[in-house]
Amino acid sequence: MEKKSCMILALDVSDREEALKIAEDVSEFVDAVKVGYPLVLATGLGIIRELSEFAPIIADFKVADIPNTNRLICEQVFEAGADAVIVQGFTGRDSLDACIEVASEYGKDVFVVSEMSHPGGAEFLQPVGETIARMAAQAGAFGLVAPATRPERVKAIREIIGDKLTIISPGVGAQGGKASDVIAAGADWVIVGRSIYRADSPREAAREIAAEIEAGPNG
Ligand SMILES: O=C1C[C@H](C(=O)O)N([C@@H]2O[C@H](COP(=O)(O)O)[C@@H](O)[C@H]2O)C(=O)N1
Repeated sequence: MEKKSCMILALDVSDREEALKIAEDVSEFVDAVKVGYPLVLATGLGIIRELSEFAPIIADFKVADIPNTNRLICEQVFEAGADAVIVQGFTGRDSLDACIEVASEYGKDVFVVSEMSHPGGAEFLQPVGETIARMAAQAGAFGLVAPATRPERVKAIREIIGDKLTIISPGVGAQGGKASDVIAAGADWVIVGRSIYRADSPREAAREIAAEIEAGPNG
């Protein structure tokens, strides 16, 4: 994933035509598109390959099962054309290893959720987020998901992993996080969904957020 805008579009729409149009319209301002259950359950797995025309695709399936099932899921994800997959880390090292083994077979990447951005993310995941981050680094994951709603957590996790892992950070805009703040805190990319795809002009919204990132937190 080439770092240009430091922004990933979370394309959580449920209509194929709308998804393809938004992806095309904002492709100039995003470095990747994250596709999750809302779009795939509505349109089918084929949307991944269709969208890959516009940008690298991160499949956000929060993979969280036993090792064998994780392997089977990741095989389908990469066969469908995804460039990366998001998996949960709380299921433990063996389940994570299974995902990373498949990814390495396909030459693709694994992002591990260390902590989540919503209020409930502080209940069970945040207390173990740093442990999960360390495990992900030891297991050879490509990157982590860490909350843009809590830049101080991103900073703490970055201090633990150094530059070894890439950090992608959701929670910008609709959840209250500020893109330039979390990039300054140590995230490599921000993930932005509703602030872009619900905008009257998704392209203009993406351009504005990319400009904010470019200008920095005091810009
Ligand atoms: O902790 C996490 C994990 C998860 C993820 O990125 O893995 N996300 C996803 O990031 C996007 C934010 O969308 P919007 O709020 O900009 O519309 C959605 O697709 C969420 O499912 C989070 O929001 N927080």
